[in-house]
Amino acid sequence: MAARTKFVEYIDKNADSFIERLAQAVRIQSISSDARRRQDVIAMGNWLNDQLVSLGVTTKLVDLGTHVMQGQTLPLPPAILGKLGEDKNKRTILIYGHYDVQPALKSDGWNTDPFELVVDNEGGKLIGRGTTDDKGPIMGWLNVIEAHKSLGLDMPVNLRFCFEGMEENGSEELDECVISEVGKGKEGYFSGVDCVCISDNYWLNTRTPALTYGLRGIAYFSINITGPGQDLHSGLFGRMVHEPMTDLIKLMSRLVDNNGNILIPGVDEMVPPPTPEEIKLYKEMDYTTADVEEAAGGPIAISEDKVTVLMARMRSSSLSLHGIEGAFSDVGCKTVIPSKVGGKFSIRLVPPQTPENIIPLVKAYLESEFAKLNSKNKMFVEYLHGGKPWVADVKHWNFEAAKRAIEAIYNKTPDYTREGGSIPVTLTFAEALGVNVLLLPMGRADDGAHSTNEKLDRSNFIEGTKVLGTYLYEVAAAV
Ligand SMILES: NCC(=O)N[C@@H](Cc1c[nH]cn1)C(=O)O
Ligand SMILES: [Zn+2]
Ligand SMILES: [Zn+2]
Repeated sequence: MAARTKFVEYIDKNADSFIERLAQAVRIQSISSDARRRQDVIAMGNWLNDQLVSLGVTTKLVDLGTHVMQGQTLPLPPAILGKLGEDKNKRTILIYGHYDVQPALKSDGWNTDPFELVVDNEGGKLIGRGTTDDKGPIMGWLNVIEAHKSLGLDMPVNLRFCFEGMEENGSEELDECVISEVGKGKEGYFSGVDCVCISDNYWLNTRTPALTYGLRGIAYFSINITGPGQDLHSGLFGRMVHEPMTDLIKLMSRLVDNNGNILIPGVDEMVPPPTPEEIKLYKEMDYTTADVEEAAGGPIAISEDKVTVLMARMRSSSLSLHGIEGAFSDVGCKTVIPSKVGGKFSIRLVPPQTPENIIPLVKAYLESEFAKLNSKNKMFVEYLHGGKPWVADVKHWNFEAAKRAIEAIYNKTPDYTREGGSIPVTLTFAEALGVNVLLLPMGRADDGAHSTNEKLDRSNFIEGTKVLGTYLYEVAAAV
């Protein structure tokens, strides 16, 4: 029996133990954006490192130093670099993933504890924070290595790994780590890498596997408003003083309109209009507005026209309001005037936008809008983190190999998509290594990444693992 057939059989036979390993990963609350959870992120890094070592991967934990977050100096979680195989006659593939997750509280609206994997047998869903973003796909790679080790099969390619624990919070210091490792040449972990594969996004719908050749960048901001020396009683101070929250709401309402148009002069204008060929691509995609409404969980698509909806995600920038730090948000009715509020928003970027050319536009606009309020409060616009957009060439053996792997496992031709989310290190890999980067998503559009009740379908975990392994065989055979 051919090695790849044995591999596929092993994945089916061992599905339950793979799900158990995913449950262990979900249990570690590796939330990178919460200072109180930093030790858990580090524990998750150590757990992942132990798994890799036990599967025969040579690893190195790179200390990325410290950073200041939420008023504290914190250790950054380590980057895990790994190596498996040194055969000069084989191609070398670099795999990237992130072991941190977004915050999750049961009270956000989860039906179950977000950090206890629940296997919903009826629907075949694996529910828990990180199942689809990005612990499930990382476990997929572990499953592939385990299968080869247990079956005594030779890997068809050499593997290199780069796993980080800060992706959901700006990937701090990772670019520097990658660039320095590349600078080590033959001595470095990335020596001889022929292409990169990242599994950290989603199919466009719930039916068709996808290959992804673009990501939006991001620029994340906080508008901080201060004035009172402490929180105030609204009965004693209401109408007597300028209130930070009132100023903030005015400013936040002037960033974007209800149809998603960005109101900051120069931002939307930077993006060139679509060409007729590009519009044709969107028209031909297997997509309807029902898909976005199914994934969003409500009949709220911004347009009935599928091309408009697809372009909004794949080739337009967008501005989203995320939350207000310092605002009263608990149950009940507290009659408080908060003394200090921070309005969080981010802008997803498409070429030629970058954080560098967007930040000055945002700051100048907010300063001029704040001046119009004639408020005696103080405003400070803080840029928190960001990353540049990325677009790849799909006419490359890396994409061809992934297409054949999907056809072999799913018996379907993949959609070619540009993703609306961001993975800051992607462009750095492409530029620093000078190789093709491919995004090979495992999960579906309705997985609820970053949301409540995040899930990965059992079939996507198991068939997705088969796709990852089969892709390696196809890469080895690609011309
Ligand atoms: N799966 C990729 C992903 O979710 N990336 C995040 C990255 C990010 C940037 N700032 C906060 N998170 C995304 O939101 O796109
Ligand atoms: Zn992710
Ligand atoms: Zn994410």
